Amino acid sequence: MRPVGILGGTFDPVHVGHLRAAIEIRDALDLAQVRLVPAHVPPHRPQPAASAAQRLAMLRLAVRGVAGLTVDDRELERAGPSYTVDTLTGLRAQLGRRPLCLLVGEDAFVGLTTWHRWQELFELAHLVVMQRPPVAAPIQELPPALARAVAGRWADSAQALAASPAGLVWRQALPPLDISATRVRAALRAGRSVRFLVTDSCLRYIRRHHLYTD
Ligand SMILES: Nc1ncnc2c1ncn2[C@@H]1O[C@H](COP(=O)(O)OP(=O)(O)OP(=O)(O)O)[C@@H](O)[C@H]1O
Ligand SMILES: O=C(O)c1ccc[n+]([C@@H]2O[C@H](COP(=O)([O-])O)[C@@H](O)[C@H]2O)c1
Repeated sequence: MRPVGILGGTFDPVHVGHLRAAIEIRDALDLAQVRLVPAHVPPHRPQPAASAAQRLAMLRLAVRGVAGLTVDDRELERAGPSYTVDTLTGLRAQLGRRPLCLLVGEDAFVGLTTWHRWQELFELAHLVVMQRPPVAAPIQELPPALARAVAGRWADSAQALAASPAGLVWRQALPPLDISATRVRAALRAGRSVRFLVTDSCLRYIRRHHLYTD
């Protein structure tokens, strides 16, 4: 069964780094779809500048007409911190034994042991670790608890992810795009152009709602 990919984020705002990463991984892993999941209350960072409804609206505009990319708003339905373990538990209940791939940036992966009930994530999904610029050397040393958790889980090939529902780890190189939402917000605040860093549809939304200007 073709796996479903999950790309969680704050998406404040969604930018082409997110969109290209989702498309590259959709194609590299032959995913049935990639669901972009905006966090309602991101667990590990200050509250976003845009509201959850605005971040969701921008995501919907950004994926419109893009094959295989969808927006999943389940975290916006939950109060309290948006823990990934809860999101994956809900998805698993819906998708049965279909393989699930949780896409995480390499920076996030290294900090995985700080996530809520992090060891359960491996029971619920495969982890796909995405390279993110500035491209560092492949992770040599993981925190010991994470190294123990992933030992024996590295997949031999991308195809292996389609053969089981969860439990493997795969490292996916991406053509690097050095774009972050922080950079997009900073450019908007400074009155600089963000054209081609975000979709034109998102840019129109940002302007109409006067986002990221103060
Ligand atoms: N340019 C990019 N290339 C690859 N992955 C990315 C890129 N930008 C973000 N990601 C990944 O997408 C996920 C969601 O990212 P997030 O919404 O936090 O965006 P961000 O650009 O990192 O935001 P901020 O600058 O506000 O921290 C994370 O796993 C992150 O590593
Ligand atoms: O579940 C957790 O404890 C947890 C801790 C940190 C981050 N996450 C998720 O990781 C994704 C990326 O987070 P962020 O803060 O980089 O946008 C997003 O979906 C978060 O909900 C999840």
